[in-house]
Amino acid sequence: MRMMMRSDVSSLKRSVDQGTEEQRQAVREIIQDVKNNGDQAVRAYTKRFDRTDIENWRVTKTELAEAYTSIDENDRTILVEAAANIRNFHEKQRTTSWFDSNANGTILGQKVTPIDGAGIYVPGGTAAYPSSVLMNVIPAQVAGVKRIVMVTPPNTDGNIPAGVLAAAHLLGVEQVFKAGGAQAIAALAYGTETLAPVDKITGPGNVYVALAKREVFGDVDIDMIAGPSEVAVLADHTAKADEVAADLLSQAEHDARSSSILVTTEESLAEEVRTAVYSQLRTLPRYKIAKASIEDYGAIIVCDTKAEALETINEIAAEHLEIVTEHPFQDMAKVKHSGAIFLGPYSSEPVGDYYAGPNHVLPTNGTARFSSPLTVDDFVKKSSVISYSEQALQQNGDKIAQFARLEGLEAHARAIETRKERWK
Ligand SMILES: NC(=O)c1ccc[n+]([C@@H]2O[C@H](COP(=O)([O-])OP(=O)(O)OC[C@H]3O[C@@H](n4cnc5c(N)ncnc54)[C@H](O)[C@@H]3O)[C@@H](O)[C@H]2O)c1
Ligand SMILES: N[C@H](CO)Cc1c[nH]c[nH+]1
Ligand SMILES: [Zn+2]
Repeated sequence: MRMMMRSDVSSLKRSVDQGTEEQRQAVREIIQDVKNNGDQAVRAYTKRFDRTDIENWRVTKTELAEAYTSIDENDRTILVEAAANIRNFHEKQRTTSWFDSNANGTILGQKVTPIDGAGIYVPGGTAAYPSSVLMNVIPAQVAGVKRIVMVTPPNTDGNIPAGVLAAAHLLGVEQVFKAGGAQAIAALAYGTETLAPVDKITGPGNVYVALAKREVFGDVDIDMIAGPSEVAVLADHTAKADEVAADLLSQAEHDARSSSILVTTEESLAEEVRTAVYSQLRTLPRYKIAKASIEDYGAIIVCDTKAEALETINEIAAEHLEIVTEHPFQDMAKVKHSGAIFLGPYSSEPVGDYYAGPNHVLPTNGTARFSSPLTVDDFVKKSSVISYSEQALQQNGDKIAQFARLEGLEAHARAIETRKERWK
């Protein structure tokens, strides 16, 4: 874990993974093949990359129900409670249509309509993510999306982890398909014999998933290109080194490219956290992943002043920011960029990953400078509504026609002026 000067912070800047030319080409070929050959192509790629041959890739209702009853009763209770918290939070994000009328009878407004079909990618690989099922499906449901399709890669035995299926069953998701990577994204975007295409694809995944989402964007919408997890902790003398170290490691265990950064003004805390990170590392089951991540992307930055520390935090623009200081709310006021901000010693990052309610699909790689967490708004679109009255057109028609002629668009001007016949 590198000890860094504030001046070195630019070396921590990350960018969205563009993949290699070879990977981009492979993804384009997979997408084209799925477009041409549908289910058969998906099956072939699942056999090749997930090393399992699946005849019927749609998960049955019985499989979903059995997964739900097969998991531990306490696990079920936790899923139910977390889902309720996440739903409550997202209910507050709901936007409604509005219409405004003025004295001359004009009505202007904004009509909010859910998208028809949402495709949710749930990553597979070394970890299973029932929490990502909740975080993607619930905002879509709150938005009013009628058709939600979930895809996730199967294990080599052809099954999907029970926790993932249980979460889908709890939320009433009926269309679940066993496929991952670019082939799953292509199937969602363009459809196959058994999977009707969706309008928007959300959810994180590896580089093949990210490249495929980028490739299909435009034909369908996507949420964002989410990279490996990141946490930055701003801590002062009130923070406990063991707790800070544990929080840094909580994201390091996701991926060998996850990043965990401590920013502080306290040199002694910096040393203590570094020691605690290495002593806790050894006890983790995902030791190798966490160690690689800490070695390559972990950093401790000691700043001279609180103002400098806050500037550093804004430069990093981390996916998750913990503020463990004497006055966390005051410090938060100076934070401009972060996907999610966790305040005080009890708001450890995993509180947000699983349970508190806000979404854990968040902007990574510094994109918090211009983008936001996944929200209900991601699953709706807005139509502008214009109803001009006769009086309004009489008052403003000439000005509109004049504006059209300013652009040299005569047909536009005449479309307005032809209405003058009505009040002649
Ligand atoms: N930001 C978040 O909220 C969040 C949450 C959970 C996971 N993640 C990230 O999701 C990622 C999960 O990655 P993963 O690989 O474990 O699972 P994944 O589901 O993203 O990818 C698995 C798929 O990759 C494809 N693939 C593998 N090798 C390939 C190859 N050589 N050519 C073409 N396709 C290939 C296969 O089709 C396979 O099904 C991690 O990077 C993790 O950090 C992010
Ligand atoms: N921290 C991850 C990205 O925000 C989400 C997650 C899922 N499970 C545990 N953590
Ligand atoms: Zn996490």
